[in-house]
Amino acid sequence: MAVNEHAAPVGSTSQSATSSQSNSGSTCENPSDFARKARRYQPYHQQFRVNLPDRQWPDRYIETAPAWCAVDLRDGNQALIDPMTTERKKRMFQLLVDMGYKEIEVGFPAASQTDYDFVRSLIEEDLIPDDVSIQVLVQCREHLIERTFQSLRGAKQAIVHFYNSTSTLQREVVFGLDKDGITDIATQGARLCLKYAADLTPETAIRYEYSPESYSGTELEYALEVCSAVAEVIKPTPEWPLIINLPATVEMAGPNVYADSIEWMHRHLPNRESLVLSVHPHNDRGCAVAATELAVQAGADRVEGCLFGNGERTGNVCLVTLGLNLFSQGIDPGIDFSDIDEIKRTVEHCNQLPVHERHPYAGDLVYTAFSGSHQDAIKKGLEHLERKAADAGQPVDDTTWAVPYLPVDPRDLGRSYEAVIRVNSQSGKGGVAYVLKTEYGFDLPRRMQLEFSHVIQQHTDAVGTEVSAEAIHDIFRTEYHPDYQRQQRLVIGAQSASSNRDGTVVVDVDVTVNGKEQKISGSGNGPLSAFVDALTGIGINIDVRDYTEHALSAGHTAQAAAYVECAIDGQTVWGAGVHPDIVRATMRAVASALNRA
Ligand SMILES: CC(=O)SCCNC(=O)CCNC(=O)[C@H](O)C(C)(C)COP(=O)(O)OP(=O)(O)OC[C@H]1O[C@@H](n2cnc3c(N)ncnc32)[C@H](O)[C@@H]1OP(=O)(O)O
Ligand SMILES: CC(C)C(=O)C(=O)O
Repeated sequence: MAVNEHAAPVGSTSQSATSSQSNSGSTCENPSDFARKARRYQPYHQQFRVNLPDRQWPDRYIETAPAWCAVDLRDGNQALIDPMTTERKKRMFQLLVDMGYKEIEVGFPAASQTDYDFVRSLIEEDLIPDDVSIQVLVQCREHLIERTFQSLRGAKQAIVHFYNSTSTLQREVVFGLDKDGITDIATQGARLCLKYAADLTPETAIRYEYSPESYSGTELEYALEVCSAVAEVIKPTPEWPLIINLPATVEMAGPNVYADSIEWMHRHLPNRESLVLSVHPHNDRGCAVAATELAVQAGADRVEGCLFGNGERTGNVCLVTLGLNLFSQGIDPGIDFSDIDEIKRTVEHCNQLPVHERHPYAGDLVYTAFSGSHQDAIKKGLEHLERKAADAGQPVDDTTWAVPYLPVDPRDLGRSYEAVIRVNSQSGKGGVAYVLKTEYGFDLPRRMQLEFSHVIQQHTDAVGTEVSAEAIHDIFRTEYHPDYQRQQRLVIGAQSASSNRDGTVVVDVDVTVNGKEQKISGSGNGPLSAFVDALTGIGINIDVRDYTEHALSAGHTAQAAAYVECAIDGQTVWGAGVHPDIVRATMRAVASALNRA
């Protein structure tokens, strides 16, 4: 991608003259039809410019959460195929309240009877907590403003959000008005709000929000002019501030450009201490989260958005991603995301739209690693964390999170580690071992992990799909468990072991070798070497290279798992045995290895 710093002269914040030059990025002699179509689109910097060479936002960090306003019930709802029913609206409202949102845009009550009735039901059924302000949207038109105020009667407090479009394009094609004409609509709207509010106050505490809608397509000086004109009518004070909301109604430029514009407005708006600077980013270029975060660095106090980014076209900025981005930086978002799956289920029900499997923090697959090296690193990271917690004598949940590939602990959001590692043909030994350990308690020695992962790899290559934890366990059993193995070369029957005074262990074992029952005995410095000695007596030569054992489960039903690595007929193989008696588990592990050799 080439960058041209001098593509447009810098020095003004106003709209540039429309460039007549071609802006095709193609250098082909014969561009394709599609490439030629790019010429229909004008770069943003040739239309609007922000002159802010001393911008401060790149060097700032977000240290506290902004004020949030959830607009799911308005901007989200107006973009749905089937707008929410009252039941779905109430569920969404309750969810937003439960999560901790204190400002909730609940609709456009003058637009439809459904919206009007919903606002009335919230008020009449006393569903609005005292610390929550409902917000309602209205155009700057008298009959709509009048009806909007009627809908609010009886509310303790409310934010009336009035707007009109200010962009160069809408001034021309929708309103056919010049800047003064558009400013008149806005200031008239402000005056009408004050007029109709008089009927409700003092019972209802009204605050105002003004949006120069399509701000992202508006020259900055003009946006400043119209916002200032509205503020002059409303006359806000620090105790009764006016919310100035600067929407990227359509996201037309990169997030840095939006941040520049917000910092410019933040610095130029008069009586700034009496204003709450709000942003309302849409996601047309897929950068709404970045744009919002940079805008907050640039001076925005408040953010409007929707859960999981529902909203017009590509959606509003996602409040879940924003909140959890803060959380993952150690900042309390002021919103409770501790049951992310319940939040997701409720939102899916209300919007009748699915949340994508890869949606940040909430998608079904976002804490899952299929690929081997990721699984290996996650497994090691989780084990390291446990050791760190134990060394510090504190619970893992209080220990600073640092696990490769997992930006947050899924358990903090109510998820389990169950789905963290899933196995398919991209997986390695670490993942397979993790599943066997976490789901079934088998802690395979490292070299055995490698051997078993080859077995699983053959399976996944053959089936081509994911293999579940249950299937991994089944394969493990068929491969290693003497009772399930295909080949039963050695079957162990009754057995006894005793120790001599000198520490020598003697074993007597009933075995079936290749279908023939026999009694064998041997001695050694432990049950394993005694059993190997007994097998040598009937011509089965086994060289034990490695041995480990561990308890499989707690309590009196405890089982022991034993693993042996044996060289048999020039081949090195692992075997595993499980039994409440460790001696028997060990012998079964040897039989398992022999059956596999
Ligand atoms: C970016 C956003 O999301 S803005 C919010 C958008 N949301 C919605 O529109 C959902 C709710 N809206 C509606 O249900 C309807 O549009 C209503 C009920 C509000 C109005 O309905 P109608 O008056 O029948 O139609 P419509 O919306 O097409 O009105 C357009 C007229 O309003 C004018 N207008 C549009 N927006 C505004 C505004 N904010 N302030 C003043 N006038 C406006 C237009 O210029 C146009 O005027 P014209 O009729 O003289 O050409
Ligand atoms: C009404 C305004 C804030 C809006 O929804 C938008 O510009 O997207």
